[in-house]
Amino acid sequence: MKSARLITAVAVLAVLAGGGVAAATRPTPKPVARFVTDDQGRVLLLHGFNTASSAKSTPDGLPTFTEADLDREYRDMGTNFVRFLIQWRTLEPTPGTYDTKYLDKVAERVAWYAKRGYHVMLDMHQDLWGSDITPGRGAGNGAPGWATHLDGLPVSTDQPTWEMYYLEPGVIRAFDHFWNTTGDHPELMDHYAKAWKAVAARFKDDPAVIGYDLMNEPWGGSIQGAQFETGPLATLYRRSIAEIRSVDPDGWIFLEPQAVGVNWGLPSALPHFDDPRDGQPRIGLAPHLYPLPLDLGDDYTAGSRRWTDRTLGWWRDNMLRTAERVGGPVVLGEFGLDMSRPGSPDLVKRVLGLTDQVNMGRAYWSRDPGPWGPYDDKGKPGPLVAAMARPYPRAVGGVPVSVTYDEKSRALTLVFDANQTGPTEIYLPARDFPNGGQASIGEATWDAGRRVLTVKTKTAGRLTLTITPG
Ligand SMILES: CN(C)c1ccc(C(=O)NC[C@H]2N[C@H](CO)[C@@H](O)[C@@H]2O)cc1
Repeated sequence: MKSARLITAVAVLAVLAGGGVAAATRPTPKPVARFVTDDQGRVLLLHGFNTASSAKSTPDGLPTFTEADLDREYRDMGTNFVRFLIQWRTLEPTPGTYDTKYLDKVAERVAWYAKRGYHVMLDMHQDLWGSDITPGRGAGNGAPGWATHLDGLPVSTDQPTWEMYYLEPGVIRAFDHFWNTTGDHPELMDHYAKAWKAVAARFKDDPAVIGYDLMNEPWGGSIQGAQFETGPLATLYRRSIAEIRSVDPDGWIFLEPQAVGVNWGLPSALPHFDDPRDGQPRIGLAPHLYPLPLDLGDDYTAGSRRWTDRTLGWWRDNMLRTAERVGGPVVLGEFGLDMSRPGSPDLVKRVLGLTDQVNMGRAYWSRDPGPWGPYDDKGKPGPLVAAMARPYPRAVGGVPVSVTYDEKSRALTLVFDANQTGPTEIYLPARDFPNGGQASIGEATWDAGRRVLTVKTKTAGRLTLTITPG
């Protein structure tokens, strides 16, 4: 019965998304054409985690995550990227004042990543507006109390699932005030944009911080869909871009489409945003991916697997189309599921292969211990560790065209347009590459400590580099 309901729901989604006829008749979008680059100009391909949901529950708004945890993460999975959660309520405890001690503590953790060659995207995280009004998402999450106006409308405490709190009258009113839909609190979006200015002023010269993810999973309250994304959400993004650029001319600014519908594969109406910086724009897209069949509680098996795969194709094509409009790279900010369920490791590998193919960065949700994470609450590794311990190019001396990993032959193939910006670095996990790797072209050196194969190529132009076990 559940599967029948599920398939009906996804069939409806197919009609809504045009996933049937429309997608088949629309031109296939081009892969990502713009990239985050390092100080040599090499393209960075980002592979990592969200760290961490626990930041929503701690008094100091920081994840319960240690430097030793990061060492283990690298040792086990070779990641190079983190979507690091920060909280508006902790950053701006009273209107216009910023907690510099909090920023110091964030900077301390960013330094852990910097020391290990990681790249950091700071995520201003909210779920359900803020922990002053919604239970179960931790005490330190989202908007500050002074920015929360319910007008006496209720927020129940007994919703059966956490996402249903988004429909509570008080939560919708809080968002409606923030988006100035009510017209009563035009100051709130400006506070948020200036909070970003404070963050950017602090991290603009930090080489590990590649940029800023402006708002986690935006919810329009009474305004939804294209009206929301082209209306108040675009207004917030434009104001935040202006404030960030007033102090940081170079940090990447990542924009999320609305979560509802788009997380599942529906199109986004997010418009283009001008970047006032000198030189090429640095505005990217940071969508999330949670396929509807799995969101509805089914496993990545049988019929739900086939439907999920279809929705993954819609999501890919719709996000590439949106990225063409936004004009920048795509970093998949979140994907994840209960790894104890049948089929889950296959879904993770499917998403990793999809993002490889179209040059998207990705951050798994999340690094927290537990059934969704890489380790359980006693630190025992689960199936996610093997799935995330995947060979990938960390940095490319050219413009990537595609990355493909064949698990059977253990061959990683990178097609790229070499441009002499520097050598290409490939992470090789111990399981499939116990003795490192060999390169089909160029001159390769193996760093056994970091498990990185560095390949120097002398020619420019389209190259195919295949790495196989040494
Ligand atoms: C109704 N709305 C607005 C809604 C519903 C469901 C999600 C969601 O599942 N999100 C997926 C994951 N992302 C957050 C953290 O960003 C996690 O708590 C969710 O599991 C988001 C929004």
